[in-house]
Formats: sequence, C-alpha cells, structure tokens
Amino acid sequence: MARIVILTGAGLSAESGLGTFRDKDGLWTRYALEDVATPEGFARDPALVMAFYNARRANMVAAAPNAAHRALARLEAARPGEIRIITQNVDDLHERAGSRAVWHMHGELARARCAACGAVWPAPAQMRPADACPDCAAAATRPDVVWFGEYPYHMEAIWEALRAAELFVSIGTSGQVFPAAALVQDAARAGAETLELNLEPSEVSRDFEETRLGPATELVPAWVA
Ligand SMILES: CC(C)NC(=O)[C@H](Cc1c[nH]c2ccccc12)NC(=O)[C@H](CCCC/N=C(/NCCC(=O)O)S[C@H]1O[C@H](COP(=O)(O)OP(=O)(O)OC[C@H]2O[C@@H](n3cnc4c(N)ncnc43)[C@H](O)[C@@H]2O)[C@@H](O)[C@H]1O)NC(=O)OCc1ccccc1
Repeated sequence: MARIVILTGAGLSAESGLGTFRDKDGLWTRYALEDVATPEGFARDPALVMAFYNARRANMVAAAPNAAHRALARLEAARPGEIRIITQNVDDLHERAGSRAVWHMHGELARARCAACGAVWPAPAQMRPADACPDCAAAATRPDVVWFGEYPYHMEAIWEALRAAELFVSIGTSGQVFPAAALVQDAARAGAETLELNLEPSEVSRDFEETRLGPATELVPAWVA
C-alpha cells in the first residue's frame, strides 16, 4: 500500500495550457456547469456536451506534461509502490509524463463509455452520441467522465489508500468539489501528515498542516527533490 497519496486538480495542468475551471477565464466562466457536466444537461443537448468534450480532448492532445507532472513521475520511479496519485483531472498528462499509479476519480477524456451496457473504449477525436457501442451496438455513447450527481470512480480503493497513507499531498485544486475536497479530512483522521501545494489558498487550506503557495512547476519539483 502506498505511503504517499497525492491528490491533483486542474491547477496541475494549468501550465500545460489546459484551462482550469474556476480561475478568471476558467471553463465555468464560458460554459454552464449544469449544461455540460451533468446527466440532465447531456439528456437535454447531447451535441452541445459532445462539442464541449471534443474541444477539451483536442486541447489535451495538443498539450504536453509540465515540470510538475514530470517531477511526480520521477518520484514514483524512485520509490516504486510507495506513491499513489488520485486525480480529478480527465486529461492524460500524468500518464504521458510516465506516472503509472494513477486513479482518475472523475474519469478520462481519452475514453468513451456506453450508457446502455457500460462498455468503455478509446475515444475517437470527434465523439458523437450516435456512435455505436462496440459491444452492444447501442447508440448511447457518452464521454467516460463523472458528471455532477454521479458517483466518482475508485472511491472504495481511495478510502482504503487513505487509511494506510503516512503523507497526503494536494496539488492544484480549489477544494470546492466533493468528495475530492473531503479527502484531506479522511487522510488526517487516519493519522497522515497533510501538505497543500497551490497557487493560492483553497476552500480547504484550514484542513492542512502546511500550505505552500506558488505555481506547481516550481513547488512540485522543489518538494520532490
Ligand atoms: C460544485 C460542488 C459544490 N458540487 C459537488 O461537489 C457535487 C455535489 C456534492 C456532493 N457532496 C457534496 C457536499 C457538499 C456540497 C456539494 C456536494 N459533487 C458531485 O456531484 C460528485 C461528482 C463530482 C465530479 C464532477 N466532475 C468533474 N469533472 C469531470 C467532468 C469534467 O471535467 O468536465 S469535477 C471537475 O471540477 C473540479 C474542478 O476543481 P479543481 O480541479 O480544483 O479546479 P479549479 O479550477 O476549481 O481550481 C484550480 C485550483 O488550482 C490553482 N491553480 C491554478 N493555476 C495553478 C498553478 N499554475 N499551479 C498551482 N495551482 C494552480 C487555483 O488557485 C485553484 O485553487 C474537478 O474536480 C474537476 O474534475 N459526486 C458525488 O458527490 O456523488 C455522491 C457521493 C457523495 C459522497 C461520497 C461519494 C459519492
């Protein structure tokens, strides 16, 4: 079981050019969360939701891991089996930097899912609702992401990892989305040390023993070194 559990958010990928959600020009200033990141929004206008995720997938493909992603991959390589990354990010920059022990608790842009049978497969660049499922042939394709009101992935494994953690580190997240924002409390309750690395104080900074402020590409390599 991993001694060090690391939670990451949109702030980790910000310096790779992938917009965050809540910063001044963030995604939620340009799209209504209710329209593009809820099952109800998808039912109302699947084409709008697909356009939103197809655009983010294209941005992801054009982006590259930054020094913070690479530092975390180095840490995992230096300490095999000791590091577990839990990310709220749906991009694949952790894996492209070389990290392997990664749980995407809110899903992945790189995957499509069948809303009828649950099958998942690599997402085409331009996903369409009518795309047929390779398993059941249903035309019920959706992005394999966790929308608001849906149950996040890996929750049981995440809580188990937090029970065994000696150190919990949070990087680039505003602490406004649950249950991700409550994981620091779960870690602290289990006796782990808690460290926050973020550009600015978050909604849950008070739950951390230590908070270091600054850009991830500076704070993370310095912490790993
Ligand atoms: C809005 C909020 C109030 N609503 C919720 O939290 C809801 C409802 C809710 C549940 N429990 C609650 C309790 C209280 C209140 C509300 C709730 N939660 C849910 O619906 C969740 C499902 C939520 C998942 C939604 N899907 C996403 N993403 C996938 C899609 C997509 O990506 O489109 S959420 C999405 O938004 C969140 C964005 O947050 P951040 O990543 O933190 O990004 P943000 O822009 O906010 O902040 C960026 C931070 O980085 C910093 N930064 C910026 N640049 C840098 C930089 N360069 N370096 C360092 N830091 C930097 C900034 O300072 C800032 O602090 C991420 O989680 C991201 O994945 N499901 C659920 O609860 O199921 C039941 C349950 C309950 C308990 C236990 C188990 C199950």
